[in-house]
Amino acid sequence: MILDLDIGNTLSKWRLKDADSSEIRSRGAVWTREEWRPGSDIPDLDVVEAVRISSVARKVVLEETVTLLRRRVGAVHVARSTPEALGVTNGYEEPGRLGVDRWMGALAGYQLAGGCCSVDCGSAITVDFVLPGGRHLGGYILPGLRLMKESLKLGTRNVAIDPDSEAEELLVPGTRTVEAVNHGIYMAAVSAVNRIYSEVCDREGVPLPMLLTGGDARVISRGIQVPHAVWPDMVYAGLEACFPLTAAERAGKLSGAPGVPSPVSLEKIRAGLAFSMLL
Ligand SMILES: Nc1ncnc2c1ncn2[C@@H]1O[C@H](COP(=O)(O)OP(=O)(O)O)[C@@H](O)[C@H]1O
Ligand SMILES: CC(C)(COP(=O)(O)O)[C@@H](O)C(=O)NCCC(=O)O
Ligand SMILES: [K+]
Repeated sequence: MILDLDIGNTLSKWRLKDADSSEIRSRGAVWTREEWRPGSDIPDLDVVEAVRISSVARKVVLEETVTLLRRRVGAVHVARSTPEALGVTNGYEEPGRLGVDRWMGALAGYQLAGGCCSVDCGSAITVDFVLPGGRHLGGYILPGLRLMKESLKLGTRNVAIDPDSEAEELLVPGTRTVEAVNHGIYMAAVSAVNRIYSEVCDREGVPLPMLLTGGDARVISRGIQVPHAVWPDMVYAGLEACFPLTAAERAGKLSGAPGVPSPVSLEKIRAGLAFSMLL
């Protein structure tokens, strides 16, 4: 079995993948922490022959995790942001400083779709762009839904947006504090992603397929106006592409990959931007 870990600032996600069949056997998530309990937080390590890790948590979390795993598992692969990988050139002035989850998402998106806009809706919402040809432009970082809500300190933190809410319900004026806050932060997040996408496609002169991942991807997706796909395993797919271990991975098959959304025309994107400026 292969153990894949995607350690975010809030949640540490894991999944177990069968090295022979490439099937996902189980998955889970725990709050990000320094100490793991194999057999309860993560699967029993006796069945694990290799581990792949993407981590953006504090340094000590990764260090402790790697120390534990190296004692028990033969191969431990830790992803890093590099100046270039798999045909993509990292747009950061200091490539190593780009969050490795963003780098994994951008690499996976490029493998799947060629040029792309990859959006990760977690503790932070990040929006990254890779042009056809592989130039990563850099991107945008804004607080995620939960962080935005907590920053208001209005006592609404424990009332989360229902992930099944429809965008129409979330975009109307709230008539209670919880609702006003939830609708406000939702509007902030989806307007930002919609606008960022249009501005960058306009600037670069190319409509790009958009891919969404992260804990809030499903709910954010409902407020996104352009064609896009939700890809829950996008960060894991970056790990698969960087460290292919199974026959399917070596053949370039990324697990859980959605169909590539066809972007609308550049003319439409530009017309939408022009319209929003007139208002
Ligand atoms: N069951 C859940 N538990 C915690 N957070 C959740 C849950 N469902 C959705 N979320 C949202 O997902 C975010 C965490 O998403 P995730 O992509 O795992 O973030 P990160 O990678 O930063 O840890 C939370 O900030 C919250 O807004
Ligand atoms: C921006 C992030 C905090 C997002 O992390 P997440 O929401 O997935 O926990 C992470 O990618 C990170 O720590 N990045 C380093 C800074 C940068 O990318 O510029
Ligand atoms: K994120």
